[in-house]
Amino acid sequence: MAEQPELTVQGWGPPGTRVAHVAEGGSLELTADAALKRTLPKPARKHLARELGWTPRHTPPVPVEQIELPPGRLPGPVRAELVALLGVENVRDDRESRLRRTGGKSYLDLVRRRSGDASDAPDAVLTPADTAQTAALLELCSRHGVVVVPFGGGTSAVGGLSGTDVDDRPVVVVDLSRMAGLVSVDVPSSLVTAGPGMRGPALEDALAEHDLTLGHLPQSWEFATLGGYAATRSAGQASTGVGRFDDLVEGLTLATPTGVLQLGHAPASAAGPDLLGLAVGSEGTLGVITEVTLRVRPRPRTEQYEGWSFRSWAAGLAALQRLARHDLLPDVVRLSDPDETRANLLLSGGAGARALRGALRSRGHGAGCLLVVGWQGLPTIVRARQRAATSLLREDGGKRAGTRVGEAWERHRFAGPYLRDRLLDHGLLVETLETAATWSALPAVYDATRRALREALATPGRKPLVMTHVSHGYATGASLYLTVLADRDDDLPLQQWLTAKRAATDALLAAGGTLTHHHAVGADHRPWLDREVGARGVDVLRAVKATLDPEGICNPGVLLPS
Ligand SMILES: Cc1cc2nc3c(=O)[nH]c(=O)nc-3n(C[C@H](O)[C@H](O)[C@H](O)COP(=O)(O)OP(=O)(O)OC[C@H]3O[C@@H](n4cnc5c(N)ncnc54)[C@H](O)[C@@H]3O)c2cc1C
Repeated sequence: MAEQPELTVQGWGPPGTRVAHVAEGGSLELTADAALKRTLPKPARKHLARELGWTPRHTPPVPVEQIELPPGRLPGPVRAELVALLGVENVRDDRESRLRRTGGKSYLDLVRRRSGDASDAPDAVLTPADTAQTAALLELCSRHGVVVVPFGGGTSAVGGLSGTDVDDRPVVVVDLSRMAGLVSVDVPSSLVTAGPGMRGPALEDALAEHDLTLGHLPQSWEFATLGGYAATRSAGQASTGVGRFDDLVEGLTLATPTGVLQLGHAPASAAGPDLLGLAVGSEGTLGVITEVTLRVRPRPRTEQYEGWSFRSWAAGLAALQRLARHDLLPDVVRLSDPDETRANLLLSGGAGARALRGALRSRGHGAGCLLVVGWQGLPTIVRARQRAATSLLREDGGKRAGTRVGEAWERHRFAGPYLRDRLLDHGLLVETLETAATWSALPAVYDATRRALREALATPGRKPLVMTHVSHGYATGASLYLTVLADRDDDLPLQQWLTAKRAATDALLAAGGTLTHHHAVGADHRPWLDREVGARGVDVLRAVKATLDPEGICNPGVLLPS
Protein backbone atom coordinates (compact mmCIF):
# COMPACT_ATOMS: atom_id res chain seq x y z
CA MET A 1 0.00 0.00 0.00
CA ALA A 2 1.33 3.48 -0.91
CA GLU A 3 2.34 5.81 1.97
CA GLN A 4 -0.40 8.33 2.71
CA PRO A 5 0.99 11.91 2.91
CA GLU A 6 1.07 13.50 6.38
CA LEU A 7 -0.66 16.78 7.14
CA THR A 8 1.56 19.69 8.03
CA VAL A 9 1.54 20.60 11.74
CA GLN A 10 0.44 24.24 11.51
CA GLY A 11 -1.99 24.20 8.59
CA TRP A 12 -3.29 22.22 5.64
CA GLY A 13 -1.60 20.11 2.96
CA PRO A 14 1.50 17.95 3.05
CA PRO A 15 4.56 19.55 4.76
CA GLY A 16 6.43 21.97 2.51
CA THR A 17 3.47 22.84 0.30
CA ARG A 18 1.44 25.02 2.61
CA VAL A 19 1.31 27.99 0.24
CA ALA A 20 -1.52 27.83 -2.24
CA HIS A 21 -3.28 30.03 -4.71
CA VAL A 22 -5.93 29.67 -7.35
CA ALA A 23 -4.50 30.25 -10.81
CA GLU A 24 -6.33 32.27 -13.48
CA GLY A 25 -7.39 29.06 -15.23
CA GLY A 26 -9.03 27.90 -12.03
CA SER A 27 -6.63 25.18 -10.89
CA LEU A 28 -5.17 25.06 -7.41
CA GLU A 29 -1.42 25.60 -7.45
CA LEU A 30 0.93 24.87 -4.60
CA THR A 31 3.81 27.28 -4.70
CA ALA A 32 6.71 28.55 -2.65
CA ASP A 33 5.65 32.19 -3.16
CA ALA A 34 4.21 33.43 0.13
CA ALA A 35 3.04 36.84 -1.13
CA LEU A 36 -0.60 37.62 -0.39
CA LYS A 37 -1.08 39.09 -3.83
CA ARG A 38 -0.44 35.65 -5.33
CA THR A 39 -3.30 34.23 -3.24
CA LEU A 40 -5.90 36.96 -3.41
CA PRO A 41 -6.59 38.99 -6.54
CA LYS A 42 -6.43 42.77 -5.96
CA PRO A 43 -10.23 43.34 -6.02
CA ALA A 44 -10.63 40.64 -3.36
CA ARG A 45 -7.94 42.22 -1.13
CA LYS A 46 -9.60 45.62 -1.48
CA HIS A 47 -13.04 44.15 -0.86
CA LEU A 48 -11.92 42.40 2.33
CA ALA A 49 -9.95 45.38 3.63
CA ARG A 50 -13.00 47.63 3.09
CA GLU A 51 -15.57 45.18 4.45
CA LEU A 52 -13.61 44.13 7.52
CA GLY A 53 -11.56 47.18 8.42
CA TRP A 54 -8.61 44.77 8.01
CA THR A 55 -5.05 45.90 7.53
CA PRO A 56 -3.11 43.09 5.85
CA ARG A 57 0.00 42.39 7.93
CA HIS A 58 2.51 39.58 8.02
CA THR A 59 1.69 37.24 10.92
CA PRO A 60 3.59 34.02 10.14
CA PRO A 61 3.54 31.01 12.47
CA VAL A 62 6.50 30.43 14.77
CA PRO A 63 8.98 27.95 13.27
CA VAL A 64 7.88 24.36 13.92
CA GLU A 65 11.15 23.66 15.78
CA GLN A 66 10.12 26.25 18.40
CA ILE A 67 6.80 24.58 19.26
CA GLU A 68 6.94 23.49 22.87
CA LEU A 69 5.75 20.06 24.04
CA PRO A 70 5.29 19.08 27.67
CA PRO A 71 7.44 16.15 28.86
CA GLY A 72 5.91 12.72 28.16
CA ARG A 73 4.23 11.08 31.19
CA LEU A 74 3.67 7.46 30.17
CA PRO A 75 4.91 5.36 33.13
CA GLY A 76 7.84 3.09 32.23
CA PRO A 77 6.13 -0.22 33.18
CA VAL A 78 3.05 0.66 31.10
CA ARG A 79 5.26 1.59 28.15
CA ALA A 80 7.05 -1.76 28.50
CA GLU A 81 3.74 -3.66 28.44
CA LEU A 82 2.65 -1.73 25.35
CA VAL A 83 5.96 -2.49 23.63
CA ALA A 84 5.51 -6.18 24.44
CA LEU A 85 2.04 -6.04 22.86
CA LEU A 86 2.68 -3.89 19.78
CA GLY A 87 6.44 -3.97 19.14
CA VAL A 88 8.86 -1.17 19.91
CA GLU A 89 8.37 0.60 16.56
CA ASN A 90 4.63 0.94 17.28
CA VAL A 91 4.98 2.73 20.62
CA ARG A 92 6.47 6.14 19.90
CA ASP A 93 7.04 8.99 22.29
CA ASP A 94 9.56 11.05 20.31
CA ARG A 95 8.83 14.76 19.74
CA GLU A 96 7.98 14.41 16.01
CA SER A 97 5.46 11.58 16.47
CA ARG A 98 3.71 13.34 19.35
CA LEU A 99 3.61 16.73 17.60
CA ARG A 100 2.15 15.25 14.40
CA ARG A 101 -0.70 13.73 16.43
CA THR A 102 -1.50 16.85 18.42
CA GLY A 103 -5.05 18.12 17.97
CA GLY A 104 -6.99 18.64 14.75
CA LYS A 105 -7.49 21.47 12.28
CA SER A 106 -10.04 23.84 13.78
CA TYR A 107 -9.17 27.54 13.91
CA LEU A 108 -8.46 27.14 17.64
CA ASP A 109 -6.09 24.23 16.91
CA LEU A 110 -4.29 26.23 14.24
CA VAL A 111 -3.96 29.36 16.37
CA ARG A 112 -2.41 27.28 19.16
CA ARG A 113 0.03 25.48 16.89
CA ARG A 114 0.93 28.66 15.00
CA SER A 115 1.75 30.40 18.28
CA GLY A 116 4.03 27.53 19.36
CA ASP A 117 1.63 25.93 21.87
CA ALA A 118 1.37 22.12 21.87
CA SER A 119 0.49 21.74 25.55
CA ASP A 120 -2.27 19.31 24.45
CA ALA A 121 0.23 16.88 22.87
CA PRO A 122 -0.36 13.19 23.68
CA ASP A 123 2.27 11.38 25.75
CA ALA A 124 2.75 8.61 23.17
CA VAL A 125 1.48 7.38 19.81
CA LEU A 126 0.44 3.75 19.34
CA THR A 127 -0.03 2.10 15.95
CA PRO A 128 -1.87 -1.23 16.32
CA ALA A 129 -2.05 -3.63 13.39
CA ASP A 130 -5.56 -5.04 13.80
CA THR A 131 -8.71 -5.38 15.88
CA ALA A 132 -7.15 -7.87 18.31
CA GLN A 133 -4.20 -5.59 19.12
CA THR A 134 -6.53 -2.60 19.47
CA ALA A 135 -8.82 -4.45 21.87
CA ALA A 136 -5.81 -5.64 23.88
CA LEU A 137 -4.29 -2.16 24.16
CA LEU A 138 -7.67 -0.74 25.24
CA GLU A 139 -7.91 -3.35 28.00
CA LEU A 140 -4.32 -2.62 29.05
CA CYS A 141 -4.84 1.17 29.09
CA SER A 142 -8.10 0.74 31.02
CA ARG A 143 -6.28 -1.32 33.65
CA HIS A 144 -3.57 1.32 34.03
CA GLY A 145 -5.78 4.45 33.79
CA VAL A 146 -4.28 5.69 30.51
CA VAL A 147 -6.55 7.82 28.30
CA VAL A 148 -6.91 6.72 24.65
CA VAL A 149 -7.69 9.10 21.78
CA PRO A 150 -8.38 7.43 18.39
CA PHE A 151 -6.71 9.37 15.58
CA GLY A 152 -7.70 9.03 11.90
CA GLY A 153 -6.68 11.83 9.56
CA GLY A 154 -6.42 14.48 12.27
CA THR A 155 -8.84 16.83 10.46
CA SER A 156 -11.33 17.31 13.29
CA ALA A 157 -12.91 20.77 13.06
CA VAL A 158 -14.40 20.71 16.59
CA GLY A 159 -11.58 19.80 19.00
CA GLY A 160 -12.28 16.06 18.70
CA LEU A 161 -8.65 15.13 19.39
CA SER A 162 -8.05 16.80 22.69
CA GLY A 163 -4.94 15.27 24.25
CA THR A 164 -5.53 16.48 27.78
CA ASP A 165 -7.56 14.85 30.55
CA VAL A 166 -9.33 16.63 33.41
CA ASP A 167 -7.99 14.00 35.82
CA ASP A 168 -4.48 14.56 34.47
CA ARG A 169 -4.02 10.93 33.42
CA PRO A 170 -1.42 10.06 30.74
CA VAL A 171 -2.84 10.21 27.19
CA VAL A 172 -1.98 8.00 24.22
CA VAL A 173 -3.15 8.47 20.67
CA VAL A 174 -4.17 5.36 18.73
CA ASP A 175 -3.10 6.19 15.20
CA LEU A 176 -4.98 4.01 12.70
CA SER A 177 -2.63 4.47 9.76
CA ARG A 178 -1.46 0.82 9.85
CA MET A 179 -5.07 -0.32 9.48
CA ALA A 180 -5.64 1.35 6.13
CA GLY A 181 -6.11 -1.55 3.76
CA LEU A 182 -8.98 -2.88 1.72
CA VAL A 183 -10.43 -6.01 3.35
CA SER A 184 -12.98 -7.10 0.72
CA VAL A 185 -15.16 -5.93 -2.14
CA ASP A 186 -18.53 -7.67 -2.50
CA VAL A 187 -19.52 -6.55 -5.98
CA PRO A 188 -22.97 -8.26 -6.19
CA SER A 189 -23.99 -6.68 -2.86
CA SER A 190 -22.30 -3.31 -3.61
CA LEU A 191 -20.36 -3.46 -0.34
CA VAL A 192 -16.76 -2.70 0.53
CA THR A 193 -15.01 -3.47 3.81
CA ALA A 194 -11.88 -1.54 4.74
CA GLY A 195 -9.64 -0.56 7.62
CA PRO A 196 -10.51 2.66 9.49
CA GLY A 197 -7.26 4.41 8.55
CA MET A 198 -7.97 4.28 4.83
CA ARG A 199 -8.48 7.69 3.21
CA GLY A 200 -10.95 8.65 0.48
CA PRO A 201 -8.49 8.82 -2.45
CA ALA A 202 -7.05 5.35 -1.69
CA LEU A 203 -10.53 3.86 -1.37
CA GLU A 204 -11.72 5.45 -4.62
CA ASP A 205 -8.61 4.12 -6.44
CA ALA A 206 -9.32 0.61 -5.15
CA LEU A 207 -13.03 0.81 -6.04
CA ALA A 208 -12.30 2.15 -9.54
CA GLU A 209 -10.88 -1.26 -10.43
CA HIS A 210 -14.41 -2.62 -9.93
CA ASP A 211 -16.10 0.37 -11.63
CA LEU A 212 -17.50 1.32 -8.21
CA THR A 213 -17.38 4.49 -6.09
CA LEU A 214 -18.24 5.54 -2.54
CA GLY A 215 -18.81 9.13 -3.67
CA HIS A 216 -18.16 10.63 -0.22
CA LEU A 217 -16.29 13.87 -0.85
CA PRO A 218 -15.99 16.22 2.12
CA GLN A 219 -13.64 19.18 1.74
CA SER A 220 -11.16 17.29 3.96
CA TRP A 221 -11.23 14.29 1.57
CA GLU A 222 -7.50 14.25 0.82
CA PHE A 223 -6.63 13.54 4.49
CA ALA A 224 -9.67 12.33 6.47
CA THR A 225 -10.22 8.59 7.03
CA LEU A 226 -13.13 6.14 6.86
CA GLY A 227 -12.99 5.58 10.64
CA GLY A 228 -13.06 9.34 11.23
CA TYR A 229 -16.06 9.77 8.91
CA ALA A 230 -17.96 7.05 10.75
CA ALA A 231 -17.00 8.40 14.18
CA THR A 232 -18.20 11.92 13.30
CA ARG A 233 -21.19 11.28 10.98
CA SER A 234 -19.56 13.22 8.20
CA ALA A 235 -21.33 14.67 5.15
CA GLY A 236 -19.69 15.04 1.74
CA GLN A 237 -20.27 17.57 -1.01
CA ALA A 238 -22.61 15.21 -2.90
CA SER A 239 -24.37 13.92 0.21
CA THR A 240 -27.70 15.35 -0.90
CA GLY A 241 -27.73 12.63 -3.55
CA VAL A 242 -25.32 9.96 -2.29
CA GLY A 243 -26.30 10.18 1.38
CA ARG A 244 -24.36 11.19 4.47
CA PHE A 245 -21.62 8.87 5.70
CA ASP A 246 -23.96 7.50 8.37
CA ASP A 247 -26.31 6.44 5.55
CA LEU A 248 -23.42 4.61 3.87
CA VAL A 249 -22.26 2.51 6.84
CA GLU A 250 -23.65 -1.01 6.56
CA GLY A 251 -21.61 -2.42 9.42
CA LEU A 252 -18.57 -1.87 11.62
CA THR A 253 -16.31 -3.41 14.23
CA LEU A 254 -15.84 -1.49 17.46
CA ALA A 255 -13.04 -2.48 19.85
CA THR A 256 -13.83 -1.33 23.39
CA PRO A 257 -12.01 -1.74 26.73
CA THR A 258 -14.48 -4.48 27.67
CA GLY A 259 -14.74 -6.39 24.37
CA VAL A 260 -15.36 -6.22 20.64
CA LEU A 261 -18.72 -5.36 19.07
CA GLN A 262 -19.55 -6.45 15.52
CA LEU A 263 -22.54 -4.52 14.26
CA GLY A 264 -24.64 -4.62 11.10
CA HIS A 265 -25.03 -7.90 9.19
CA ALA A 266 -27.88 -7.50 6.75
CA PRO A 267 -29.30 -4.80 4.46
CA ALA A 268 -32.07 -4.18 6.99
CA SER A 269 -33.05 -5.56 10.37
CA ALA A 270 -35.77 -5.32 12.99
CA ALA A 271 -33.63 -6.92 15.72
CA GLY A 272 -34.17 -4.31 18.41
CA PRO A 273 -32.80 -0.78 18.64
CA ASP A 274 -30.06 0.14 16.18
CA LEU A 275 -26.74 -0.38 18.00
CA LEU A 276 -24.88 0.40 14.79
CA GLY A 277 -26.38 3.88 14.98
CA LEU A 278 -24.99 4.22 18.50
CA ALA A 279 -21.45 3.42 17.38
CA VAL A 280 -21.63 5.73 14.35
CA GLY A 281 -21.06 9.23 15.71
CA SER A 282 -19.54 8.02 19.00
CA GLU A 283 -16.39 10.12 18.39
CA GLY A 284 -14.01 7.69 20.03
CA THR A 285 -15.85 7.80 23.37
CA LEU A 286 -16.96 4.14 23.27
CA GLY A 287 -13.86 2.61 21.70
CA VAL A 288 -12.01 2.40 18.42
CA ILE A 289 -13.68 1.56 15.09
CA THR A 290 -11.38 -1.05 13.57
CA GLU A 291 -13.26 -1.97 10.39
CA VAL A 292 -16.09 -0.44 8.34
CA THR A 293 -18.38 -1.93 5.72
CA LEU A 294 -19.81 0.64 3.33
CA ARG A 295 -22.47 0.78 0.63
CA VAL A 296 -20.97 1.67 -2.73
CA ARG A 297 -22.47 2.35 -6.16
CA PRO A 298 -21.48 2.17 -9.81
CA ARG A 299 -19.17 4.97 -10.89
CA PRO A 300 -21.27 7.67 -12.52
CA ARG A 301 -21.17 7.61 -16.31
CA THR A 302 -21.77 11.34 -16.37
CA GLU A 303 -21.41 14.28 -13.98
CA GLN A 304 -23.05 17.60 -14.79
CA TYR A 305 -22.48 20.81 -12.81
CA GLU A 306 -24.11 24.14 -13.51
CA GLY A 307 -24.84 27.49 -11.94
CA TRP A 308 -28.12 29.32 -11.42
CA SER A 309 -28.85 32.78 -10.07
CA PHE A 310 -31.74 34.08 -7.95
CA ARG A 311 -32.84 37.60 -7.14
CA SER A 312 -32.63 36.98 -3.40
CA TRP A 313 -31.74 34.43 -0.71
CA ALA A 314 -35.43 33.94 0.08
CA ALA A 315 -36.18 33.19 -3.59
CA GLY A 316 -33.30 30.69 -3.76
CA LEU A 317 -34.45 28.93 -0.58
CA ALA A 318 -38.03 28.74 -1.83
CA ALA A 319 -36.84 27.16 -5.08
CA LEU A 320 -34.80 24.51 -3.24
CA GLN A 321 -37.71 23.79 -0.95
CA ARG A 322 -39.95 23.12 -3.93
CA LEU A 323 -37.35 20.83 -5.53
CA ALA A 324 -37.16 18.94 -2.23
CA ARG A 325 -40.93 18.57 -2.03
CA HIS A 326 -40.99 17.03 -5.51
CA ASP A 327 -38.01 14.76 -4.75
CA LEU A 328 -35.99 16.59 -7.40
CA LEU A 329 -33.02 17.85 -5.40
CA PRO A 330 -29.80 17.43 -7.39
CA ASP A 331 -26.93 15.38 -5.92
CA VAL A 332 -24.88 18.52 -5.21
CA VAL A 333 -26.78 21.57 -3.92
CA ARG A 334 -24.98 24.73 -2.87
CA LEU A 335 -26.92 27.97 -2.58
CA SER A 336 -24.71 30.92 -1.56
CA ASP A 337 -26.22 33.96 0.16
CA PRO A 338 -25.54 37.45 -1.26
CA ASP A 339 -22.43 37.98 0.90
CA GLU A 340 -20.87 34.68 -0.15
CA THR A 341 -21.87 35.14 -3.79
CA ARG A 342 -20.21 38.57 -3.94
CA ALA A 343 -17.07 37.42 -2.14
CA ASN A 344 -16.73 34.29 -4.31
CA LEU A 345 -16.98 36.31 -7.50
CA LEU A 346 -14.33 38.73 -6.25
CA LEU A 347 -12.08 36.00 -4.87
CA SER A 348 -12.03 33.99 -8.07
CA GLY A 349 -10.98 37.11 -10.06
CA GLY A 350 -10.37 36.78 -13.81
CA ALA A 351 -12.37 37.67 -16.90
CA GLY A 352 -14.94 34.88 -16.40
CA ALA A 353 -15.95 36.13 -12.96
CA ARG A 354 -16.14 39.75 -14.22
CA ALA A 355 -18.40 38.67 -17.09
CA LEU A 356 -20.64 36.76 -14.70
CA ARG A 357 -20.93 39.77 -12.37
CA GLY A 358 -22.03 41.86 -15.36
CA ALA A 359 -24.56 39.22 -16.45
CA LEU A 360 -26.07 39.02 -12.95
CA ARG A 361 -26.40 42.81 -12.74
CA SER A 362 -28.09 42.97 -16.15
CA ARG A 363 -30.77 40.47 -15.10
CA GLY A 364 -31.46 42.27 -11.79
CA HIS A 365 -29.66 39.58 -9.76
CA GLY A 366 -26.65 41.82 -8.93
CA ALA A 367 -27.29 41.57 -5.18
CA GLY A 368 -28.64 38.05 -5.46
CA CYS A 369 -27.49 34.50 -4.93
CA LEU A 370 -25.67 31.87 -6.94
CA LEU A 371 -26.74 28.27 -6.78
CA VAL A 372 -24.43 25.44 -7.88
CA VAL A 373 -26.13 22.15 -8.67
CA GLY A 374 -24.68 18.84 -9.78
CA TRP A 375 -26.05 15.53 -11.03
CA GLN A 376 -24.27 12.20 -11.27
CA GLY A 377 -25.28 8.83 -12.72
CA LEU A 378 -26.52 7.28 -15.92
CA PRO A 379 -26.90 9.86 -18.71
CA THR A 380 -30.59 9.09 -19.34
CA ILE A 381 -31.49 9.46 -15.65
CA VAL A 382 -29.35 12.57 -15.20
CA ARG A 383 -30.96 14.19 -18.25
CA ALA A 384 -34.48 13.44 -16.99
CA ARG A 385 -33.77 14.73 -13.46
CA GLN A 386 -32.00 17.79 -14.84
CA ARG A 387 -34.89 18.61 -17.18
CA ALA A 388 -37.48 18.31 -14.43
CA ALA A 389 -35.44 20.40 -11.97
CA THR A 390 -34.72 23.02 -14.62
CA SER A 391 -38.38 23.66 -15.27
CA LEU A 392 -39.11 24.12 -11.55
CA LEU A 393 -36.08 26.39 -11.03
CA ARG A 394 -37.23 28.55 -13.98
CA GLU A 395 -40.78 28.75 -12.63
CA ASP A 396 -39.30 29.96 -9.34
CA GLY A 397 -37.42 32.86 -10.94
CA GLY A 398 -34.03 31.17 -11.35
CA LYS A 399 -31.85 32.02 -14.34
CA ARG A 400 -29.23 29.63 -15.68
CA ALA A 401 -25.71 30.95 -15.16
CA GLY A 402 -24.05 28.25 -17.23
CA THR A 403 -21.88 25.21 -16.77
CA ARG A 404 -18.64 27.20 -16.23
CA VAL A 405 -19.88 28.34 -12.81
CA GLY A 406 -20.55 24.75 -11.79
CA GLU A 407 -17.30 23.46 -13.25
CA ALA A 408 -15.28 26.21 -11.53
CA TRP A 409 -16.82 25.17 -8.22
CA GLU A 410 -15.89 21.54 -8.91
CA ARG A 411 -12.26 22.50 -9.69
CA HIS A 412 -11.90 24.60 -6.51
CA ARG A 413 -13.79 22.26 -4.18
CA PHE A 414 -10.71 21.37 -2.10
CA ALA A 415 -8.97 24.77 -2.24
CA GLY A 416 -10.53 26.46 0.81
CA PRO A 417 -8.29 25.07 3.58
CA TYR A 418 -5.11 25.85 1.62
CA LEU A 419 -6.25 29.44 1.15
CA ARG A 420 -7.15 29.70 4.83
CA ASP A 421 -3.48 29.23 5.79
CA ARG A 422 -2.54 32.18 3.61
CA LEU A 423 -5.17 34.41 5.21
CA LEU A 424 -4.07 33.35 8.70
CA ASP A 425 -0.57 34.45 7.71
CA HIS A 426 -1.92 37.97 7.16
CA GLY A 427 -3.82 38.83 10.30
CA LEU A 428 -7.24 37.31 9.63
CA LEU A 429 -9.54 35.14 11.72
CA VAL A 430 -10.99 32.47 9.40
CA GLU A 431 -13.37 29.81 10.71
CA THR A 432 -16.49 27.92 9.68
CA LEU A 433 -19.52 26.61 11.51
CA GLU A 434 -22.54 24.66 10.42
CA THR A 435 -26.05 23.64 11.43
CA ALA A 436 -29.27 22.33 9.88
CA ALA A 437 -32.95 23.11 10.35
CA THR A 438 -36.34 22.42 8.86
CA TRP A 439 -37.36 24.52 5.86
CA SER A 440 -39.69 26.52 8.07
CA ALA A 441 -37.05 27.27 10.72
CA LEU A 442 -34.17 27.87 8.29
CA PRO A 443 -34.66 31.63 7.71
CA ALA A 444 -34.78 32.34 11.46
CA VAL A 445 -31.70 30.19 12.11
CA TYR A 446 -29.88 32.01 9.32
CA ASP A 447 -30.76 35.47 10.65
CA ALA A 448 -30.04 34.65 14.31
CA THR A 449 -26.67 33.00 13.70
CA ARG A 450 -25.39 35.76 11.43
CA ARG A 451 -26.58 38.46 13.84
CA ALA A 452 -24.86 36.79 16.79
CA LEU A 453 -21.57 36.43 14.91
CA ARG A 454 -21.65 39.99 13.65
CA GLU A 455 -22.41 41.45 17.06
CA ALA A 456 -19.79 39.36 18.83
CA LEU A 457 -17.01 40.15 16.37
CA ALA A 458 -17.68 43.84 15.69
CA THR A 459 -15.30 46.36 17.25
CA PRO A 460 -14.95 50.09 16.54
CA GLY A 461 -13.85 50.42 12.90
CA ARG A 462 -14.07 46.67 12.27
CA LYS A 463 -16.81 44.23 11.34
CA PRO A 464 -16.73 40.57 10.32
CA LEU A 465 -17.77 39.14 6.99
CA VAL A 466 -20.21 36.26 7.50
CA MET A 467 -20.82 34.22 4.36
CA THR A 468 -23.37 31.42 4.25
CA HIS A 469 -24.46 28.67 1.92
CA VAL A 470 -26.94 25.83 1.97
CA SER A 471 -24.62 22.85 1.71
CA HIS A 472 -26.99 19.86 1.80
CA GLY A 473 -30.69 19.49 1.10
CA TYR A 474 -33.23 17.10 2.59
CA ALA A 475 -36.95 16.53 2.10
CA THR A 476 -37.67 18.37 5.35
CA GLY A 477 -34.94 21.00 5.52
CA ALA A 478 -31.34 21.85 4.79
CA SER A 479 -27.98 22.58 6.35
CA LEU A 480 -26.33 25.98 6.59
CA TYR A 481 -22.54 26.37 6.37
CA LEU A 482 -21.12 29.68 7.53
CA THR A 483 -17.63 31.03 6.85
CA VAL A 484 -16.47 33.87 9.08
CA LEU A 485 -13.68 36.30 8.27
CA ALA A 486 -12.61 39.06 10.66
CA ASP A 487 -9.61 41.13 11.54
CA ARG A 488 -7.85 38.97 14.12
CA ASP A 489 -7.35 40.17 17.67
CA ASP A 490 -3.62 39.45 17.80
CA ASP A 491 -3.54 39.69 21.61
CA LEU A 492 -6.50 37.42 22.41
CA PRO A 493 -7.24 35.38 19.27
CA LEU A 494 -8.67 32.33 21.09
CA GLN A 495 -11.02 34.38 23.28
CA GLN A 496 -12.15 36.40 20.25
CA TRP A 497 -13.39 33.27 18.47
CA LEU A 498 -14.66 31.48 21.59
CA THR A 499 -16.90 34.46 22.42
CA ALA A 500 -18.31 34.54 18.90
CA LYS A 501 -18.79 30.78 18.71
CA ARG A 502 -20.62 30.73 22.06
CA ALA A 503 -22.98 33.48 20.92
CA ALA A 504 -23.61 31.80 17.55
CA THR A 505 -24.28 28.38 19.12
CA ASP A 506 -26.74 29.81 21.65
CA ALA A 507 -28.48 31.71 18.86
CA LEU A 508 -28.79 28.86 16.39
CA LEU A 509 -30.09 26.45 19.04
CA ALA A 510 -32.65 28.99 20.26
CA ALA A 511 -33.85 29.52 16.69
CA GLY A 512 -34.37 25.77 16.07
CA GLY A 513 -31.09 24.65 14.47
CA THR A 514 -29.13 21.52 15.36
CA LEU A 515 -25.90 21.78 17.34
CA THR A 516 -24.00 20.33 14.39
CA HIS A 517 -24.99 18.96 11.01
CA HIS A 518 -21.70 17.24 10.11
CA HIS A 519 -18.66 18.50 12.03
CA ALA A 520 -19.67 16.52 15.16
CA VAL A 521 -19.65 17.54 18.84
CA GLY A 522 -15.99 17.26 19.85
CA ALA A 523 -14.77 19.38 22.73
CA ASP A 524 -16.14 22.58 21.21
CA HIS A 525 -19.85 21.67 21.25
CA ARG A 526 -20.01 19.37 24.27
CA PRO A 527 -21.34 22.00 26.73
CA TRP A 528 -24.51 22.22 24.60
CA LEU A 529 -25.21 18.49 24.04
CA ASP A 530 -27.99 18.36 26.63
CA ARG A 531 -29.81 21.12 24.73
CA GLU A 532 -29.78 18.85 21.68
CA VAL A 533 -30.67 15.46 23.25
CA GLY A 534 -31.96 16.44 26.71
CA ALA A 535 -30.53 15.56 30.14
CA ARG A 536 -31.96 12.00 29.98
CA GLY A 537 -30.43 11.58 26.54
CA VAL A 538 -27.02 12.44 27.99
CA ASP A 539 -27.69 9.95 30.83
CA VAL A 540 -28.35 7.19 28.26
CA LEU A 541 -25.06 7.91 26.50
CA ARG A 542 -23.23 7.92 29.84
CA ALA A 543 -24.78 4.55 30.74
CA VAL A 544 -23.64 2.99 27.46
CA LYS A 545 -20.16 4.42 28.01
CA ALA A 546 -20.05 3.05 31.56
CA THR A 547 -20.75 -0.45 30.18
CA LEU A 548 -18.18 -0.37 27.38
CA ASP A 549 -15.59 1.88 29.01
CA PRO A 550 -16.00 1.65 32.81
CA GLU A 551 -12.77 3.53 33.57
CA GLY A 552 -13.71 6.37 31.22
CA ILE A 553 -10.47 6.19 29.23
CA CYS A 554 -11.94 6.54 25.72
CA ASN A 555 -11.62 10.12 24.48
CA PRO A 556 -13.08 11.63 27.68
CA GLY A 557 -12.60 15.23 26.50
CA VAL A 558 -15.28 15.10 23.80
CA LEU A 559 -19.00 14.59 23.16
CA LEU A 560 -20.32 14.17 26.72
CA PRO A 561 -20.56 17.33 28.84
CA SER A 562 -18.12 17.34 31.75
C1 LIG B 1 -10.64 22.10 6.16
C2 LIG B 1 -11.64 21.12 6.66
C3 LIG B 1 -12.72 20.77 5.87
C4 LIG B 1 -13.67 19.87 6.35
N1 LIG B 1 -14.71 19.54 5.55
C5 LIG B 1 -15.63 18.66 6.01
C6 LIG B 1 -16.76 18.31 5.19
O1 LIG B 1 -16.89 18.76 4.06
N2 LIG B 1 -17.64 17.41 5.71
C7 LIG B 1 -17.47 16.87 6.94
O2 LIG B 1 -18.29 16.06 7.35
N3 LIG B 1 -16.45 17.22 7.73
C8 LIG B 1 -15.53 18.08 7.30
N4 LIG B 1 -14.47 18.42 8.10
C9 LIG B 1 -14.34 17.80 9.42
C10 LIG B 1 -13.51 16.50 9.43
O3 LIG B 1 -12.77 16.35 8.25
C11 LIG B 1 -14.45 15.34 9.61
O4 LIG B 1 -14.98 15.38 10.92
C12 LIG B 1 -13.83 13.95 9.36
O5 LIG B 1 -14.86 13.00 9.44
C13 LIG B 1 -12.75 13.61 10.36
O6 LIG B 1 -12.05 12.48 9.88
P1 LIG B 1 -10.58 12.17 10.38
O7 LIG B 1 -10.19 10.85 9.83
O8 LIG B 1 -9.67 13.30 10.08
O9 LIG B 1 -10.81 12.04 11.93
P2 LIG B 1 -10.00 12.69 13.12
O10 LIG B 1 -9.97 14.17 12.96
O11 LIG B 1 -8.71 11.99 13.27
O12 LIG B 1 -10.95 12.32 14.34
C14 LIG B 1 -12.21 12.92 14.46
C15 LIG B 1 -12.93 12.31 15.68
O13 LIG B 1 -13.24 10.95 15.42
C16 LIG B 1 -12.55 10.10 16.33
N5 LIG B 1 -12.05 8.97 15.54
C17 LIG B 1 -11.26 9.02 14.44
N6 LIG B 1 -11.05 7.79 13.97
C18 LIG B 1 -11.71 6.93 14.79
C19 LIG B 1 -11.87 5.53 14.84
N7 LIG B 1 -11.32 4.72 13.94
N8 LIG B 1 -12.61 5.00 15.84
C20 LIG B 1 -13.20 5.78 16.77
N9 LIG B 1 -13.09 7.13 16.76
C21 LIG B 1 -12.35 7.69 15.79
C22 LIG B 1 -11.44 10.93 16.93
O14 LIG B 1 -11.07 10.50 18.22
C23 LIG B 1 -12.07 12.31 16.93
O15 LIG B 1 -12.91 12.50 18.03
C24 LIG B 1 -13.52 19.32 7.64
C25 LIG B 1 -12.42 19.67 8.43
C26 LIG B 1 -11.48 20.56 7.94
C27 LIG B 1 -10.31 20.91 8.80
